[in-house]
Amino acid sequence: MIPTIFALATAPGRAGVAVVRVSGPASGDALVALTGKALPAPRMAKLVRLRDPTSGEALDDALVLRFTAPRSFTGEDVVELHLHGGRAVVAGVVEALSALPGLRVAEPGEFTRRAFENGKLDLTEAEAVADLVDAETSAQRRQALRQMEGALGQLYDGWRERLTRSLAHIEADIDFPDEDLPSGVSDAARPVLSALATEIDAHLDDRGRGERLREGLHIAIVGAPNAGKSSLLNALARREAAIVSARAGTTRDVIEVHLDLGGYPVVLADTAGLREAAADEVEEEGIRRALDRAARADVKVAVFDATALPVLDPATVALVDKDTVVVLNKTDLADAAVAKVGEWEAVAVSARTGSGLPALERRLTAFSADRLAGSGAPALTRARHRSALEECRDALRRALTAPLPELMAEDVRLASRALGRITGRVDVEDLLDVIFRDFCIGK
Ligand SMILES: Nc1nc2c(ncn2[C@@H]2O[C@H](COP(=O)(O)OP(=O)(O)OP(=O)(O)O)[C@@H](O)[C@H]2O)c(=O)[nH]1
Ligand SMILES: [K+]
Ligand SMILES: [Mg+2]
Repeated sequence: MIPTIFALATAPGRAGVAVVRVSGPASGDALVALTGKALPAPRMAKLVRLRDPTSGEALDDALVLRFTAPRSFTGEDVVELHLHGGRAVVAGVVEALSALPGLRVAEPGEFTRRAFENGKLDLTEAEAVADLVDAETSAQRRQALRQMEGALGQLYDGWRERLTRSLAHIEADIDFPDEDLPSGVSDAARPVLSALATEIDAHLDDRGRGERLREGLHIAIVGAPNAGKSSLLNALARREAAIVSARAGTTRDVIEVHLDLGGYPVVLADTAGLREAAADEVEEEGIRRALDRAARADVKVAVFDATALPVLDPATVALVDKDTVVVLNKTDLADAAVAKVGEWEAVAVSARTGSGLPALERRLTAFSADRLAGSGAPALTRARHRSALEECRDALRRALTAPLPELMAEDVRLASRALGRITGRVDVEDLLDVIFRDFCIGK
């Protein structure tokens, strides 16, 4: 017998409403045990008193809702208890449910896993449920919703269907070699396979847009000590996240803040000031981390001190490239009529007065849009998908140069299998633990 699972589906802690979700064959019995009444009609909310079945003690007046298999999120019988969101209410209901036969607390992601196992969602849609719950900005929400609606799964399943048709042609060639089939049916498969390999390449060649949109664009602030990097981070974050002081070499660790720039998620990092003569080994390590972060960032903000012009810090100059926004800070102290740093157009700002910051935010938003905005096509959102697609594409390229139809067929089968693993159509048992482990309990 499949165990019936339950968990608090809303965030823990005090709240107006808390929802406890129950899924599995015993969920209807559990509701009867808690209410002492006959089951309400499916999909009709009903206000009822819940009592502890053992002690008879009143627990809450709750709104209950019942879904019958297979028409529910998990595809099983589901009961939702909409409780008053007090800790004691939730604890009382959870305790009463735990005492019922056949019920146990759900593991992280177990509701969504059951939905996948019952064919309610493919794997990309299940992953999108987790992304939607984690979405912090509107662009992230849009991407997760599209994927949850099946846009990505449909793309991959469509590719897989094309492979299945090609495979049928190639197999006909193998099975009936002497028949008078139009010369080399497997030759007809070649253009299809080649077009698909090209499409997959184009889908892969997206500078990691979908993955970046899930994680946030990494922007690193770099510059000489005291250029005002931490002051700038605080001004952009609108809180005192990093320590600011007149002492050169204040920042050592990389300090991260999460920003929402025009709907795009950004992880902005403040770093240690770059200089040759570090005061001690701690600062030296800070500089090493700063350079490392700069190397891995999608975008750099190179901060120069307007009061130091025309001298430019060489270590910062060395980091400027096409993915860098050059910023001239402390323009409240200097005559910054020229927003130029050497040859570069700079954004003139004052972290102290806030002048120029809206312009800097606009520049960074434009960078984010360029990196993260989609063309409308569904984006690849996970490393797991990327490696399966690469495997598929490589198998297709091998198929195209295979000397025998038998070998060609084998590679097409491998390519199809790689695609099937993304949506969960083929042997993914080994993947499920990894995928659903990232979910929180109650999802
Ligand atoms: N007048 C003025 N002072 C600023 C401005 N930005 C920063 N400062 C001052 O410059 C000093 C250094 O600022 P920080 O933000 O600590 O500089 P930093 O680049 O983070 O320095 P390190 O962490 O040591 O590398 C502090 O005294 C700030 O108050 C600005 O726009 N105008
Ligand atoms: K400082
Ligand atoms: Mg600092």
